[in-house]
Amino acid sequence: MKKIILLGYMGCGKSTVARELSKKLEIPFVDLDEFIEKKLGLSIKSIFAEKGEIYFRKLEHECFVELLNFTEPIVIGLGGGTPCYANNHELLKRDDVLSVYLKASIDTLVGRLSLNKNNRPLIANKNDEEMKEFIATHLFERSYYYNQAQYKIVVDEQTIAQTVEEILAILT
Ligand SMILES: Nc1ncnc2c1ncn2[C@@H]1O[C@H](COP(=O)(O)OP(=O)(O)OP(=O)(O)O)[C@@H](O)[C@H]1O
Ligand SMILES: O=C(O)C1=C[C@@H](O)[C@@H](O)[C@H](O)C1
Ligand SMILES: [Mg+2]
Repeated sequence: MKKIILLGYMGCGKSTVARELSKKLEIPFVDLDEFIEKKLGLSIKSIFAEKGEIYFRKLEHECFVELLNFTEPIVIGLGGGTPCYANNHELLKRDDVLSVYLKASIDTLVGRLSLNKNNRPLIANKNDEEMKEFIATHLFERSYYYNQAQYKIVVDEQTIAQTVEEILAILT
């Protein structure tokens, strides 16, 4: 079985969908952000604060490659920015992976992220209005990279279960 990679902007549902998908497929789920946090013994927030974003992006690339080299099937939930740095988007096209972009609209993302932004250093200190502006610009800049995924699912009107079913349908 190919490794399954979920990608998309912060809050699009990568971790939530990946967790459910891994249960259905009975294969492990590895969240890249959590993998990095365990490796360094530091939260993503602390890595950004203490070592800076460039350091984080290099580490993120190394950890992504390390996960791709696992021999067993896994579901990988990427960080929101992973495809946009270090040519990681090229890795989404490999034959041994199935990559899926979970595409959420600006309004969906603002709605979800405003409730839970403290551990997301890029948006932690923005109010709702600033966040909307930031996400709109950021999504525009990032969409080229996200669209390098092999498949795309628009998640705005979907339940988590529906998104999981769509991915299972791609696999069959
Ligand atoms: N289809 C959905 N419908 C409603 N809420 C959802 C849906 N998918 C995810 N959520 C909610 O949106 C929030 C963000 O989801 P999640 O943490 O999985 O996103 P993420 O893409 O992993 O974000 P990050 O890149 O910051 O880790 C969670 O509170 C989750 O419960
Ligand atoms: O969108 C981003 O650039 C990020 C998303 C998160 O998953 C973390 O990887 C980190 O906060 C950076
Ligand atoms: Mg996540």
